[in-house]
Amino acid sequence: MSSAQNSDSVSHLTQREAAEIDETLMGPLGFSVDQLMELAGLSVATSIAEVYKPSEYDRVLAICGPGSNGGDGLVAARHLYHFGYKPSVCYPKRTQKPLYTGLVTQLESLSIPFLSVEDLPLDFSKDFDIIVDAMFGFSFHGTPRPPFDDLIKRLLCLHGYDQTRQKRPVIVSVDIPSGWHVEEGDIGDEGIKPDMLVSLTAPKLCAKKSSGPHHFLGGRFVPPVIADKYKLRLPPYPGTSMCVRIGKAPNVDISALRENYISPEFLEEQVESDPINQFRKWVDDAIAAGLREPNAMALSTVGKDGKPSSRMVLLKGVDRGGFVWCTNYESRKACELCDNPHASLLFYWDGLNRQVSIFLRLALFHLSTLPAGSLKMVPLFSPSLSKLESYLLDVKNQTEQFF
Ligand SMILES: NC(=O)C1=CN([C@@H]2O[C@H](COP(=O)(O)OP(=O)(O)OC[C@H]3O[C@@H](n4cnc5c(N)ncnc54)[C@H](O)[C@@H]3O)[C@@H](O)[C@H]2O)[C@@H](O)CC1
Ligand SMILES: [K+]
Repeated sequence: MSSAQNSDSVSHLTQREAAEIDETLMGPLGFSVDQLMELAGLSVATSIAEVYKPSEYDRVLAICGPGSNGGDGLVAARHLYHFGYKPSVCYPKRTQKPLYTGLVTQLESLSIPFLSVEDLPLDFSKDFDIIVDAMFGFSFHGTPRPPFDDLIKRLLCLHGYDQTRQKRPVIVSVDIPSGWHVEEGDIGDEGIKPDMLVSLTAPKLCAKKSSGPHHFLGGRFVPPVIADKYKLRLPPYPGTSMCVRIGKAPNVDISALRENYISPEFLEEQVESDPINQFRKWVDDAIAAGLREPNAMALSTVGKDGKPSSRMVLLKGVDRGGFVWCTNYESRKACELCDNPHASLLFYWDGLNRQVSIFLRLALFHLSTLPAGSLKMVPLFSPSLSKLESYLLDVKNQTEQFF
């Protein structure tokens, strides 16, 4: 996902403008509230998935308020479920309109737990990885009334963990950090400090005061007529994405980057006796899993000077005789292989948590049988290698004519 422009160069709406746009969309422009809420909630879920992977942050609590902001939270919870998260929902002031009762039924049909305020732990830190704050959006006024005042206080307590360096759930606020003034922001600096703010349609003025590491825009439905009327400067959404980052991604401590790999057990007795068969099986798995370019491999060669170099190339074929790939015979890799026929291949299939490393020698004796521009490499475990060794000695002086 690409990063968007600086947050200062993006338009911010007043409370009145936000309400006006809402009315125009759902009046003369023919949208229904269900439609907009579905797209808004999907944007929230995809923004979360951009930053917080379910492998590490799967326990989500969506706290939903009585209005459309709460509806966005209910929709987001459903999408997060389908993305592989385990959401729970706290929806203490339910709205008895078919749109909202329908959203509740959809979540119940997925066995998503609904927790009352009394059921919730006083300290959210042990039970949840992500709190979706969908209590209030741009129609919020005054100070929060019960039970939301207490829920906001529990979110505030989480900031205490920042000093202790204990892990705490991240807070994702939908459109407005709940309790903040829609235009003035966090008056008195006493409100919640979301780690991620997902602005919908366009950021509201309070978003200028949000200093969390992640600010996203969602609600990819603003027609040009609205953008022109309000002179909106909004970042373009990349590709088919439902969200776009506003401002820069935070600097990340590289040493702290670590995925928890969870894979099915792989026992020795499950390994094919023929390594080529095993390799082909894993290629088939990578293709079936829909991974991008499952035939991409890092090819490492070492030149005359003893210095290694690596690059990604595409595997064009594999059989008992070896691995085939294409190259310009005058390329650096081809020249290095001419000087030193040893190489290694590395396949990495992210998503399956698998990698295969193969050590090979260039098989010049296959050149005449291959399509122009191809090279074949024989794995070092291959029985044909001894034949190759003697052949290589024979052709030692002929290599110039091949490259
Ligand atoms: N184009 C748009 O404008 C869109 C707006 N959407 C969402 O709709 C939101 C606005 O929704 P609504 O206008 O329904 O309003 P909100 O969801 O912002 O909240 C209004 C509800 O909160 C209550 N409330 C207000 N102040 C309170 C206080 N101090 N204490 C306790 N309760 C209080 C009100 O009685 C009302 O029930 C946006 O922020 C956004 O999340 C999206 O669903 C879709 C697109
Ligand atoms: K909110």
